[in-house]
Amino acid sequence: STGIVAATPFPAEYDREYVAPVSLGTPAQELNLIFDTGSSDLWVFSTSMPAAQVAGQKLYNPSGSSTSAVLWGHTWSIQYGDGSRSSGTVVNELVTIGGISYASQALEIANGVSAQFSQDPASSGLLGLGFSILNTVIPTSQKTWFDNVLPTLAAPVFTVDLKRAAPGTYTFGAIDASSYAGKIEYTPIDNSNGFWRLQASGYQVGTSPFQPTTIDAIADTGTTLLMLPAAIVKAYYAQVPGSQLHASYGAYTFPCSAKLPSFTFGIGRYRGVIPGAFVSYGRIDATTCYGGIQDQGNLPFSIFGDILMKAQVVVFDAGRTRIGFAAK
Ligand SMILES: O[C@H]1CN[C@@H](c2nc(-c3ccc(C(F)(F)F)cc3)no2)C1
Repeated sequence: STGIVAATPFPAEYDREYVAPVSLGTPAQELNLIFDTGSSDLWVFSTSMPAAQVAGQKLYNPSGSSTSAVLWGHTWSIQYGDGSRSSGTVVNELVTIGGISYASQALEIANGVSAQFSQDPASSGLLGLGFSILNTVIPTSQKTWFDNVLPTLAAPVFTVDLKRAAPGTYTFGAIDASSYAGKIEYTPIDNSNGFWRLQASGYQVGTSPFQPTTIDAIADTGTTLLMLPAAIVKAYYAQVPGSQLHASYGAYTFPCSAKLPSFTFGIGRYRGVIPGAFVSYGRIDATTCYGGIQDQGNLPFSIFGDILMKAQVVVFDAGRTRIGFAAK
């Protein structure tokens, strides 16, 4: 089987996150979830949540589904990179994405979420597309939806085609040859820590010479920005007049009037180009804009987040434990 769903950015002018529709239970309850290649829990806002923690999100109601079955004694609790968190209990439920169904998916229902989630009306939860070793359910960890449907897919892959300020797609079981230009360049991934972790071969700022250097990174659709080593970030903003490591934001900002250089990353001999305009995350006041490239700080790896993804077609190949990039 193959399936495709739209990936819609929110809020429209910032592309802070991308959500896609997921159908839960019988009769179907459709919720918009963030698809996150950097985690491996499928969890949803539910009718078990305190009203004070809900602000417009659609809620999954297990009692309204004839196919939900409590997974007795199982709980979950997760914390994301920005410190946001959620936790709750587990049911087995019919979960369908782009027409691809799995009848007894571990569906984690939240009975509590942190303020960041409560204040984000665009998403009713997350669908993890990382490796199942990262799943937080106890006492027995559960498999991701992608792991569960993998044997039924026409090809053991999913393809991510995010776009800037426009709907893109997540495709399961296929690679749409018309969605990209040239060849897909693959590189092995190390999934031992549960991430889609790769080694890029270097970088280039604008038209400056390419700098060969190994960049150890994870491909993470749930992270908004492109998080890189301090030296690379410094080299990038050195080419942006008026940019600064803003004291109060603890992040690089630049004058919205600045013309941003492109950022190129290497995958082997392939060069992935992020247009300068894609490196603006958005306006923070009348004249100041927030950089889409930021310092990874004390993280043990870089994070190739949405700022990079939206300039590429990215193939997550579980069959051959590799990841592929192509221009579009
Ligand atoms: O943990 C790493 C795994 N992938 C990254 C990730 N971060 C989130 C996230 C989503 C939504 C929110 C909130 F709505 F603002 F609360 C916060 C964080 N989703 O994936 C980081």
